[in-house]
Amino acid sequence: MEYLSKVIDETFRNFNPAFSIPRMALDDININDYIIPKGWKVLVWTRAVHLDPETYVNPKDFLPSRWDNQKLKAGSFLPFGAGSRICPGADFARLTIFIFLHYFLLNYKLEQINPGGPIVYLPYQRRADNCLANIIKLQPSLHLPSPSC
Ligand code: HEM
Repeated sequence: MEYLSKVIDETFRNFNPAFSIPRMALDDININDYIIPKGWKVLVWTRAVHLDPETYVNPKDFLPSRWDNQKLKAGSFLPFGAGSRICPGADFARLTIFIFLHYFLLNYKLEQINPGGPIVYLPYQRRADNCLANIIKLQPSLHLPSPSC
């Protein structure tokens, strides 16, 4: 269970569903000597944040174990945004994904159709065939109640 949580965070880091977070400057603002004039709109490019090698060693590698002792600076992990507009559904979304994956992985086996196939990098890193796979239902396990319960 602890490991699954790391798999989910690593998936969000690599394949963030929200590719950017929009904001508007309410005043003229200076960020690293760039002036953003009042009223201008800005996109926080989460992919660049999540693949920053200064925060994440070998950022393109899918490594759930990187979350074992990961100490994050504020703003370096933004799958649900940040600040006062942070996604209010974050905990619900994470819990739903967690429960789904838990039962899915216990009860189904995935067989990749093109293992080792080519990888594409835009708009995010993924197998060119989107990891096409056969999904095989396993024998009923002790983890689910039988229909007679
Ligand atoms: C994997 C699932 C989800 C992802 C990746 C996601 C991501 C995000 C992101 C990046 C934002 C913008 C935050 C910001 O501007 O700082 C956002 C806003 C929002 N999300 Fe989600 N979200 C998810 C699921 C959900 C769910 C399940 C709900 C509701 C049950 C939800 C409701 C909202 C709402 C209402 C906002 C607007 C908040 C505001 O502007 O004040 N989201 N979400």
